[in-house]
Amino acid sequence: MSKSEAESSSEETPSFSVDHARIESAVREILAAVGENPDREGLLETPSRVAKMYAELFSGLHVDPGRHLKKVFQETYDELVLVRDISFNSMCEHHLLPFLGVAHVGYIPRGSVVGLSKLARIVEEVSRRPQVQERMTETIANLLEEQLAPKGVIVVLEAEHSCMSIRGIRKPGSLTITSAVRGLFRKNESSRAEAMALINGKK
Ligand SMILES: Nc1nc2c(ncn2[C@@H]2O[C@H](COP(=O)(O)OP(=O)(O)OP(=O)(O)O)[C@@H](O)[C@H]2O)c(=O)[nH]1
Ligand SMILES: [Zn+2]
Repeated sequence: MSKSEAESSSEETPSFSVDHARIESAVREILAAVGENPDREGLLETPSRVAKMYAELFSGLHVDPGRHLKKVFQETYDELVLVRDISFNSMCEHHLLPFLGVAHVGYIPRGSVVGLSKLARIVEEVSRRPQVQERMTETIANLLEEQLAPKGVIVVLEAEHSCMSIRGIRKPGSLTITSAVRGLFRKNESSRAEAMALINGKK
């Protein structure tokens, strides 16, 4: 594979390598701090499992999701394209607990369209970072706007935050909904209403 092919590959190797040993020693510390014995049999492999888990859950910190939107197809279609119910799980940066839900990603093309799977790929990659839901929503909208220069972008995320379900206020089932709209969807109420109706039409 040539250098340029490698650079454009969807499977590019991240330049940053997660420090597994550091996570492992931190996890041992946490176990000791809560009064557990990190050397008991059941916990022996836990630090290395957690290190691998964090490397996976935070893998989106070290890649550029915008690369998935570089390959476009010239099309004259200039109506709404919407992929809804893209499942994701991300990590709340306040408690390092997951928030899980679905993303709905729509745009109105301006002369070119992108492969539908790429919309799910950017959701997937952006989700793999510690963050708040608002920023995740904006990040996805900004990527589409910057890479495709479309006529409009709409991104809606619906998620349950486990930091609100299993601890603290303990309200399982509560849903947080965030949206980011750009271009036509921001200016034109009927375009926004059409997209929202399609997003909500499933219920
Ligand atoms: N805006 C926003 N808040 C979030 C998100 N994820 C978690 N939070 C909130 O972050 C806040 C952190 O509040 P703090 O008062 O600093 O921390 P805390 O004492 O653990 O808060 P409680 O959850 O109320 O017990 C909480 O209200 C969480 O519900 C998110 O994606 N967006
Ligand atoms: Zn939280």
